[in-house]
Amino acid sequence: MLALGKLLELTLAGREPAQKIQLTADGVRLRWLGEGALEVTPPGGQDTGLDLLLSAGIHGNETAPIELLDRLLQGIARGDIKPRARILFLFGNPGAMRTGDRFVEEDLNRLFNGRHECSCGSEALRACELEQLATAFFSLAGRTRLHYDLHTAIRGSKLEQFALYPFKEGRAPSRRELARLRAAGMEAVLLQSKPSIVFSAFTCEQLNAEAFTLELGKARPFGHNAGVNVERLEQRLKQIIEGTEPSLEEASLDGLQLFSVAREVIKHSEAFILHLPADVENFSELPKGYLLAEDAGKTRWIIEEKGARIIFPNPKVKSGLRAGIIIEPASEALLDQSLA
Ligand SMILES: O=C(O)CCC(=O)N[C@@H](CCC(=O)O)C(=O)O
Ligand SMILES: [Zn+2]
Repeated sequence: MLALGKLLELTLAGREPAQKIQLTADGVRLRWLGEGALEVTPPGGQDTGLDLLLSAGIHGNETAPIELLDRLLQGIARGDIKPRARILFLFGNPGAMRTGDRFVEEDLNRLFNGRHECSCGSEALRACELEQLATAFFSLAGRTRLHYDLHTAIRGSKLEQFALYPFKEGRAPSRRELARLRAAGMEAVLLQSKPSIVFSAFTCEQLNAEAFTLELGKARPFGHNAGVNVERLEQRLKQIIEGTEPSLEEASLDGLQLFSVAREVIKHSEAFILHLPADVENFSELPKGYLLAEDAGKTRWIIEEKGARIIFPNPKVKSGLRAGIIIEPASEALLDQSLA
């Protein structure tokens, strides 16, 4: 296998490859772009016109998605997977991946869309670098742009695999993309309702990519991901990469639950208290009238929405950041119905 296929190994060791460009026997070009970053270019004449950005390790302890990208890249470097799309593989936070932590100094996934300019640590520099890599990758005109930013969650989840679909002014969520996600095993999609500072929101808002954060299960250390079943996603990604994906014309949304954001719970001070047991799972229902959280200045978060559920509850985040999202069921009528 080509040495550049071992991007994960190189990244974890903090090593630079001796050769920055390598070609497979079929003429697929692998190009190392910097720490944790590798571009794949199919041979001339094979390219279907898709630019696919696959990122993982934005949170260093979320290892199942990192292992998934490692398998795909090794498959390409061995010649087993024959790409017909341009691909950018990104391991987001190498420092945190090496220590097995969510982040080193601050949460990388709260530093995009320019937010890194207000900060100066290693993650702020990395967010700026990732924005530049993604911008250069998605700079070719007339191509289809798709980004999956792969994560696993801190808690268990009643719906194990789900996507978060960034908000973009003037654009209705694409039914076609949701059908593709359903076929890839996602059980739910959360439609965001305002701009955000996460990586997928950057590529969606600034670079016009169809972009998603995908949550694939519970975060565990390297080598302990037998409980995270990514088979359907892996299979679909191979098909997307090789240009052999079954038509999405007939694809259905059956079984895919849609949610929208009712409210984001923002922690304002160290007095913030979340009234949820530590083992409450994502998508747990919250009854009307339930006192979810309290903060300084007599702020109280009381559930008013019918069918409300909670995701990503985390009272330990820094003040000013999201400490949970209250979500509610959404209707298919919100979607752009076109399958083109
Ligand atoms: O389990 C948790 O509390 C967080 C899991 C995670 O890292 N989720 C992403 C979601 C990004 C998005 O909103 O699209 C994050 O919080 O960064
Ligand atoms: Zn994450």
